[in-house]
Amino acid sequence: SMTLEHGAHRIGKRIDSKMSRWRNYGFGQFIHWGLYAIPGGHWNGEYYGGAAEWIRSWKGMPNEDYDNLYTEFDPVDFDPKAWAEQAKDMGARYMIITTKHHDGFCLWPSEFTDYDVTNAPYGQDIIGPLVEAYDAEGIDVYLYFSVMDWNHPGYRSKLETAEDREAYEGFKEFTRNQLLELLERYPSTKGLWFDGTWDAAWKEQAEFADNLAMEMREMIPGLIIGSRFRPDDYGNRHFDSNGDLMGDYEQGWERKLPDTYEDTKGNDWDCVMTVPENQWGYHSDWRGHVKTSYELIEMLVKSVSLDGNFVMNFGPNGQGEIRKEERQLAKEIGEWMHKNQKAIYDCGYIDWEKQDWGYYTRNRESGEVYMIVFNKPINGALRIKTPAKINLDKIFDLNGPQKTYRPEEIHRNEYFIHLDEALLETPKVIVIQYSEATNQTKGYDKAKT
Ligand SMILES: C[C@@H]1N[C@@H](C(=O)NCc2ccccc2)[C@H](O)[C@@H]1O
Repeated sequence: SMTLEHGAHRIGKRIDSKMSRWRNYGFGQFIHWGLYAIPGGHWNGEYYGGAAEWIRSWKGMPNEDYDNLYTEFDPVDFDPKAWAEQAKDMGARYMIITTKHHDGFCLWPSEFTDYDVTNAPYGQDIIGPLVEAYDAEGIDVYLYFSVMDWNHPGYRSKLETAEDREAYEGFKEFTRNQLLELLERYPSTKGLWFDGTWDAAWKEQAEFADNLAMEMREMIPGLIIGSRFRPDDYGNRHFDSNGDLMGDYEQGWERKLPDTYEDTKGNDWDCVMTVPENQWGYHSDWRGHVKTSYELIEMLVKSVSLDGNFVMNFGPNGQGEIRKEERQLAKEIGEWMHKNQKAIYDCGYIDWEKQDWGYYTRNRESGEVYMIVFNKPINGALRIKTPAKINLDKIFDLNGPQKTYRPEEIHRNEYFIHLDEALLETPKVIVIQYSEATNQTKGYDKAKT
């Protein structure tokens, strides 16, 4: 492997208590809110087909029109306590809020720019009340920060001229100042979710980013930062030039999920997911496929079954309201979570062979295993294949009549349990209590073929 000054500084998972808390969340809420919520994907009566938070890059909207939107930012219906309560009812255990997106508009009063909420009609800090409200509900807060900043005169996507480099030094100082300012103002934040770091200019900043990450971790010990922040000596993010994970968890699963445990490389990871195909900020006209609560619950369960966290996005509108589609999804997911959170919280991967009926999760403390059934076979027989020397001691419904199942052994380490209910209304959770056999238990001899 190569000698890197600014590559991964740790091999393998972080094992401290703050990272264990992160690892056990299971379910989080993303909130994308900012000036882009005002046009909501339209301008001059035209529909913008891209992601609403990227509307400034659309030729249908002049940059100065976008940049002046701050003069209209006055979300009179913003109610951080209501947002936090809804998140609690939904079962989210952490929340990630956009402090500054690519447009550079700051939702907190920043000392280092005038392009922030204090110069909008609203005139007050948005981030502080949100942090307070979510902390009060016991939901951990993480701050999203985009390094890309279309508003700052020193921002460059690439460094070509001496002037670019000069300007970019000022931009780097500004970026550092804003990040230290955020950690100063909101010390209860548990981590930072960085974005907008794919630019060539930023990929040259291995040393700067490394020092800044160390400085932030000194300010808040245990701070959690994903793989999207630092470039290594050769500009590689997520995984350094030796293939080792940069940062505390893999942050590459944006609007997509790993399919197998191998895809996760055994790292910690999160998946951040939009409800429509590709809208993070508020778009008033959602087109294409809008995910149902059933689909979102399956993504949540699949994420946990592969040792990841699932973060579902909300995009409040320009008045500070959460749209009815998102409120309805939060309600439906919350109803399922109220009854089945034991299969999600503090759970992760177990190396039992994946079956077609759904997913396994395992509680990292108790070792209890959960079958989350999405696809009931027509004969109602759920196949279970375990590694050798595993005894299935007790199998029963998590909810409802607490029915107990007697596994029918069909081969060595292979069983059927029989569901008798006709139709599954929602994903069904079955609990398996197992033990590792100390000595070889009796069983079929393998056929000598
Ligand atoms: C979390 C999302 N990331 C922002 C984004 O620009 N994603 C597009 C993108 C993501 C990764 C590589 C290239 C481009 C979106 O606007 C959301 O904030």
